[in-house]
This record gives sequence, C-alpha cells and structure tokens, in this order.
Amino acid sequence: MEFIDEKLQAYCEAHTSPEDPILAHITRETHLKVLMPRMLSGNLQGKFLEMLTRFIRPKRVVEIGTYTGYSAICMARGLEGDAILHTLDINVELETMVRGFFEKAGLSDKIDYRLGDAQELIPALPDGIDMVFIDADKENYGRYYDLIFDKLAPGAVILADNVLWSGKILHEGPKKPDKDTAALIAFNRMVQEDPRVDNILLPIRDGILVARKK
Ligand SMILES: C[S@@+](CC[C@H](N)C(=O)[O-])C[C@H]1O[C@@H](n2cnc3c(N)ncnc32)[C@H](O)[C@@H]1O
Repeated sequence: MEFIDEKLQAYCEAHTSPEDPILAHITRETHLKVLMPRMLSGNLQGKFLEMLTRFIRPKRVVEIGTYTGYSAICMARGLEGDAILHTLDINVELETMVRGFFEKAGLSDKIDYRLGDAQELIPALPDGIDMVFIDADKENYGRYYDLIFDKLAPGAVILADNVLWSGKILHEGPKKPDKDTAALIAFNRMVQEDPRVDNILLPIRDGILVARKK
C-alpha cells in the first residue's frame, strides 16, 4: 500500500537532497546481489535518518538490523567527533560486502558492526545510548525495546521502522493477523501506553515510530 499519492511521493523525492554515488552503489549492488532489496531504507528515509542524527547530536547510536548498511551509513554520516554507531545483524553472509561499503564510505572507524542475534548482542552494548533504530525482525521489536530501554540515556530517541507494515496494522475481520502484523500492532500499542516516553508515529515510507525517553 502506498500511503501518499505516487506523484506527491515523487515530488517529495525530487525535493530531497539526492542520493550520493556511494549510496547509489549500495542500492544497485543490493538489487543485483541480495535477497529482498525492498528492505533498503532508500534516499528519503536515509536523508531523514541522517538529518535526525545531526539534530540529536548523539554520542552513541545503535541500529538493530544492518542489512547492506544503507541506513547505517546515513546515520554514521550525521555523527560528530568521536561519536559511534553500533550496528547489529544476524546475517553473516553479508559481512564482507557490508564491511566493504563502510570502508568505501570512509566510515569504518565510526561504525562498530557486530554479527549475531540482536537478543544476545544488546545486553553486551555499553550504557549511555542516545539513539536507537529498530529495523530487524518485526516479531521481536517489543523484546528489543525492552532489552535496550535501561541502556538509553534520558532524552534518548527510539526509532522503529515499518510500523505501518503496508497498512496491515489496520487489520480487521475475524481472521487472525499474521505473526509479524500482530507483533507490530502489539509493539505500537506498547509504546503508546508506555508512560516513560513521548511518541509520534510518522507516515514516512512504511511508517517510523519516534519515541523520546523522558
Ligand atoms: C529491514 S533489514 C534492515 C535494513 C537496514 N536497516 C536499511 O535500512 O538499509 C532487516 C535486517 O535485520 C536482520 N535481522 C533479522 N533478525 C535478526 C536478529 N534476530 N538479530 C539481528 N539481526 C536480525 C536481517 O538479517 C536483516 O538484514
């Protein structure tokens, strides 16, 4: 489901700073060589992540779900000084390609790329996280939120991607929603009812939930 008119979407894209050659290369390589290229953030969302990182000026960012590194590069570009991005992914098959992209972008020293199951990797992360982007398996969004919450600094920003799930979160009727849809409905409700955060759900691309730890 498209959330806005196709022409308006194209207009938004045409009035967003263009994708640079490195991100364009990652987009091309991902489409050519990797399964499910629609998982890529893309330029509009990538620019949003980069700009938000610049606004927040975090010292420590965590991304759950690296994939081919597109969103990691966007956020890492927004980091200042010795700030760092820890990005986690379970898919070891993409490691060589992704490390190559980080190198090509000149960001290897700003990105700490960790491979494994995020549920095992999150507890080993340092405290004092100022921003987290949750973009891995939808079924575990709630678990990732719970696991990372106490590691977040006051005022930290939590972002979660795909929270509109192509509109499937509006599920109606007697049939049960599939497990990813059910998990996202539960996650969105959980954040909405969490008194420890303020939150806003933005209809950017497939929906980005933005929450701020009080
Ligand atoms: C939607 S993609 C991430 C897209 C990326 N953030 C971007 O915008 O370019 C989801 C990623 O989550 C990873 N993933 C799935 N389950 C995971 C888990 N249990 N732990 C860590 N990563 C996981 C997948 O391997 C996949 O690369």
